[in-house]
Amino acid sequence: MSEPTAKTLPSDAAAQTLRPDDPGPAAPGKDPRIGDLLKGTYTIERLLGAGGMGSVYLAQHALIRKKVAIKILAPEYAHKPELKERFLREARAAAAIDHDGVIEIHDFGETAGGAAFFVMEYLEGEDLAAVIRREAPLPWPRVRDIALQLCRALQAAHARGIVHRDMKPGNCFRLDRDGRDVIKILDFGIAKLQNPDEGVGQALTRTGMIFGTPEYMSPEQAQGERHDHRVDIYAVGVILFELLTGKPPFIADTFMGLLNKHMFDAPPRPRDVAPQADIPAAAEAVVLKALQKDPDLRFQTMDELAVALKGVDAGLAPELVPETLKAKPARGAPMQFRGADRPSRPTLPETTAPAFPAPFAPPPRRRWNLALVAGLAGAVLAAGALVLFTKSEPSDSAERTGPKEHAPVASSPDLLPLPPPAPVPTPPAPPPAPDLIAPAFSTVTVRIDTAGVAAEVLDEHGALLGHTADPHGLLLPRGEAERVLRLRAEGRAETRLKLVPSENRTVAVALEPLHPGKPTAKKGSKKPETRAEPPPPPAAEPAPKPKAEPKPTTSPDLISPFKK
Ligand SMILES: Nc1ncnc2c1ncn2[C@@H]1O[C@H](COP(=O)(O)OP(=O)(O)OP(=O)(O)O)[C@@H](O)[C@H]1O
Repeated sequence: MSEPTAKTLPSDAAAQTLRPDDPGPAAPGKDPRIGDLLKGTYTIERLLGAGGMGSVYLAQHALIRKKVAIKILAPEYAHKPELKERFLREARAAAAIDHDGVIEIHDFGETAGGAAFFVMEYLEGEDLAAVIRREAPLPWPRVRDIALQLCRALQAAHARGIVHRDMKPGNCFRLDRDGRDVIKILDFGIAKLQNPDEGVGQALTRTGMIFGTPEYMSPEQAQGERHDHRVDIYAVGVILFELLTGKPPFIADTFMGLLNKHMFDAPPRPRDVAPQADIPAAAEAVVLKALQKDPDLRFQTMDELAVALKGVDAGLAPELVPETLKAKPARGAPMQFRGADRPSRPTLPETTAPAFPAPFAPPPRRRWNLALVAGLAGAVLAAGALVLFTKSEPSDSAERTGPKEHAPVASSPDLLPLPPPAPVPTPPAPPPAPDLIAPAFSTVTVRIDTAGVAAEVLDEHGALLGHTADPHGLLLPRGEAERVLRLRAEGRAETRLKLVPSENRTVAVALEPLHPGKPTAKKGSKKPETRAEPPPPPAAEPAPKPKAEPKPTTSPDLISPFKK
């Protein structure tokens, strides 16, 4: 089978997702839909762009004059029920997530000609691919804020059993809100819904079918194997890599070449790719952990990734488990991933230098196996795989210098000298259920109203969880056990807040001034009462006098590479 090559792509092709029967670019000339009135309500004004399944138009709500974006299924698909269903699934998936970080869906219907459409919020901005082209490498604080928004939105999707499966910069829209990046995730066209009644879902998840965009495709997805929400974690790792360095970790001239690299090659270190970019060592470790080949060795949830991103500024780096990558195998044989237990961490002398002073050392041999026992082309043939992507790599890829081949490693012994941190429970990742159903990780949003006083929110161990000023609130793993949050603000006594994160809630907490004589609260503002919805109301109490600051630990995987 001859491989499709990048030469077959349009010269300006950004990373695009291909689906079966892609209609290709829209015909030139005036678009006959301009001026149409859909559902007697939406007047189509102009074409915003065309994608794999249809075209997106700017339209105006006739009554309230609000701008909206309408995606209309390409006419050639109108009478293909499976494609129509898939198209509407995109709308349903995004609507089901109902999160600020995900495109909002307002309405849906059919044109007079029978083409399905759905109406979404109109986003005035640009996608992250444009930001990367123009500005990358981006500075770490900006990357962190963008990535945290992606984590929140995807955690909300995963909590509802929805896996995006096509995360890429082109599907992340950036809005500029007073100079701040606000990110919305688009295009749930190949998302997997948890509901098995979604018949198309089954068709979309047969073993051997490959979906997504090669640059951002996890090894297990590239392999056409069953996969779960952790493919989104891998893809966010690729996006982070690109934001930080300006380049994706893997570049190849052919699609198969790209997939091969995702499956068999260790990613280069971001700081080698962009030495000028001042990437924190701990940020590099976060990216590499997200890019581990074995999904069991990645962050297991978007929340876990978010915790690691927040830990970077505190000098915390995640543990990277060495991966021994097998040589590219001969074609034809069956292919599978096999993860193994994490190796126990050796305890090294305390005198070890700070993390990442030297390149990653070769991994200990055969600590675990990543057994990939066949060439992709052979395996794809053997599995009868239907490859549902084909256009992706910009045609300039051949001119770009690919990253150097690196030793197949993903670990630094310098990260290992600390004694194992106290175990802190992280949400367990259920094993992938049959047919790729995402485990329902559950989180709650807690908003803490401190009457305008900006405070940091720390966990019991002193790890930063967020800020009370964050309009999104704090995302905590849902649970019935009481948590203690520490609120810290300048000029205020540290206050402990006890709550059970069993449901979304807003809590009002008065942060007492350190010097009670000096009024710092706004004049006339009443001392807020602790306000919590049942069950058990949280209790706020002044913290005991701070003792020696405990070593921040946020997850068993986060250990400080830096000596304090
Ligand atoms: N809600 C929206 N507001 C503004 N522009 C949008 C909106 N949704 C999509 N677009 C723009 O419309 C164009 C087509 O989007 P669409 O999702 O159909 O395809 P795509 O993501 O470019 O391609 P593919 O889905 O094949 O990867 C893109 O340029 C996208 O940025």
